[in-house]
Amino acid sequence: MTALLTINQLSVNLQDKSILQDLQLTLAQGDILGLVGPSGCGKTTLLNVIAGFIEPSMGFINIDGVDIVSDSTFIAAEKRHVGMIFQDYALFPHLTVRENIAFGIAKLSAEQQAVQIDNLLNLLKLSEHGDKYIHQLSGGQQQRVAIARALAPQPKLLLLDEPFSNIDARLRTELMLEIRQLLKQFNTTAIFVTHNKDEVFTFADKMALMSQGKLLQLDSPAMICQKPNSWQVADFLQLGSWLPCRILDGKAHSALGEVALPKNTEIPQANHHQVLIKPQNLMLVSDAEANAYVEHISVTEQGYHYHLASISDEHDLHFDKLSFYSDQVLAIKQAVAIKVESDNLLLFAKEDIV
Ligand SMILES: Nc1ncnc2c1ncn2[C@@H]1O[C@H](COP(=O)(O)OP(=O)(O)OP(=O)(O)O)[C@@H](O)[C@H]1O
Repeated sequence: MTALLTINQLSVNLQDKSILQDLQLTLAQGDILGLVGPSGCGKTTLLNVIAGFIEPSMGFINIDGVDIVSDSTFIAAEKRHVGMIFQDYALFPHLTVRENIAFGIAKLSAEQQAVQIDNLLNLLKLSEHGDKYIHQLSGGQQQRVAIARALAPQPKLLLLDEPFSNIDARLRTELMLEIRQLLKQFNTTAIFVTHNKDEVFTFADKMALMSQGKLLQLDSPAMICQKPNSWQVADFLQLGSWLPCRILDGKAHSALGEVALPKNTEIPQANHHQVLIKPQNLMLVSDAEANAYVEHISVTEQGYHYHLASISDEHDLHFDKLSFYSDQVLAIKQAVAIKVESDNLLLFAKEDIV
């Protein structure tokens, strides 16, 4: 499969501050990438660099075989064939829906414009709204106009910065699936920024996780959730909670007893280690000595959600936010005996959570 987008060794400094560092990324034609990461990690900056609004201090960007950024090249934003949809859509309030969509295809004849606009209005279920002004539309309809306007010039790459954050939660999934289908129909390659990992599952084929200007992992969302490559990835995606452990003779000892690790588990070089525990890995046992107590309780669709803290006074094994769901009613401070029920746990180095 040929790459539609290739980014290599991309670094960005803004006002003497390093914002992106040595980033590499490749997308095939038609890939939809969900870009996630903590606030301020550089997601919007990356979109702006790809779109051509920010000049990187170093690096290479190639779109569909054309170098748009290299040592000797910097192609201007309007010549990159990249469409961008901003969080607030940035639609023109003084223009109608049709006029907004026509904005990027002014070079076409009036007839060609009309055909293309009719086609997009039809695909985006906006046919009845072509002559309306933006303020006469709902948030979801405005979102569709923004998509239509961005798609009209047939960009090679579409960038969307938190496109769904202003949409009513009930409509969001429906709209995301509709737009995904549309992008697939056009075979458009797209990168969208979100704070919501569930949106990545609904909308994207791939997920990239950034932290502090670096790309930590890029893969299918399922693979990242199955095999996060660092504790930062697992922690940001809230894939479970953390059980500190001590590694002795290849075995993990925790405040809940010995924990089985899969055969051939690599032990990361670190002073301290921790195991990623999914709530379903924990079981209440009735005939054992208490090893934890209930620190916090909330009620959720999956039953009571408890945060458990360790009873052990061994400092390096202490935990206080082990997530556990149960239908059983427990009281705050109640002591419980908990067992780890899995032989397929992931082991990570333990660092301060940033
Ligand atoms: N023009 C600028 N000059 C200097 N620093 C900037 C500029 N634009 C962004 N930054 C800084 O770059 C860093 C990354 O910002 P960016 O907006 O790319 O992050 P983000 O991951 O999109 O954040 P959020 O999720 O909160 O939108 C932040 O520390 C921000 O303060």
